[in-house]
Amino acid sequence: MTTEVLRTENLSRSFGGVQAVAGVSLTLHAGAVTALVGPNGAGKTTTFNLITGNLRADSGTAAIRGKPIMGLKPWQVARLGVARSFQDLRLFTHMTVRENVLAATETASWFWQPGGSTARRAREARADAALEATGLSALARARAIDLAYAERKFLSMARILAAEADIWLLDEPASGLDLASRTRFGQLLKDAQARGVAICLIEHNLDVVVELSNRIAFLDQGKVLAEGDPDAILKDPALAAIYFGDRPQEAA
Ligand SMILES: Nc1ncnc2c1ncn2[C@@H]1O[C@H](COP(=O)(O)OP(=O)(O)OP(=O)(O)O)[C@@H](O)[C@H]1O
Repeated sequence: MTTEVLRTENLSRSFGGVQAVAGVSLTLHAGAVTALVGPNGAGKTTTFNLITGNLRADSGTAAIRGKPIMGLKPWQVARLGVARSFQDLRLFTHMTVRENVLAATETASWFWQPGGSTARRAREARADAALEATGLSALARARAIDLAYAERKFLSMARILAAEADIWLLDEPASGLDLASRTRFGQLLKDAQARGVAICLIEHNLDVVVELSNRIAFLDQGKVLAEGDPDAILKDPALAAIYFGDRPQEAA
């Protein structure tokens, strides 16, 4: 039995004439990895933005453990246990690696933090453990801007780890990583999954999807066209045609 932790129903959002997300219903379960797969512009990142409160939905609902989250601010969603990474990483480039991770331990709003040195030490311990787990301890005092590409990707993951969230929304976290780094990244995900974290992964590399996900939701033009077992979805010739840009022409 898996525990459902996040559910969206009929989430929709358009930008001018573009229907970016058109009725997306998704569920995430504790200890499971759901890959959001689909061609460019399918609505994957917008779906994340609607869940996290970075964008307002035109319609539809989303709930975390049954608590409605529509209309909440991103920091309020974060406090309900959602950690999110961005394609462009959004690191504090002129801060150190450790400062970047420490900032991610501040899931409360910016004007309120549990005070005291005990709380501070606990946050530092979380940050240091996240640096250790992502192999970045030796770079703790380097500035983020001076990191190599893969190190920045792992710093983004360290921030996710340090947030101690139990729902992770990861936007192309493995893109551009070499095989060794991808293996290391995969282990981070497997460890989190074993701890019961619910993970939703936007990923274009289908090898990564097959290796890491339990379930795929295939999006196209803002709609979930298929959802289920990764093998079955990836073997579907109609979905493959859409994914690889060989879309059947609509009747005139
Ligand atoms: N802020 C915005 N303003 C206008 N249009 C937007 C905005 N954000 C997204 N879109 C449009 O919405 C559609 C869905 O975009 P989205 O980024 O969600 O797709 P995606 O599946 O994440 O794509 P990719 O795989 O390329 O990252 C696209 O047509 C995109 O151009």
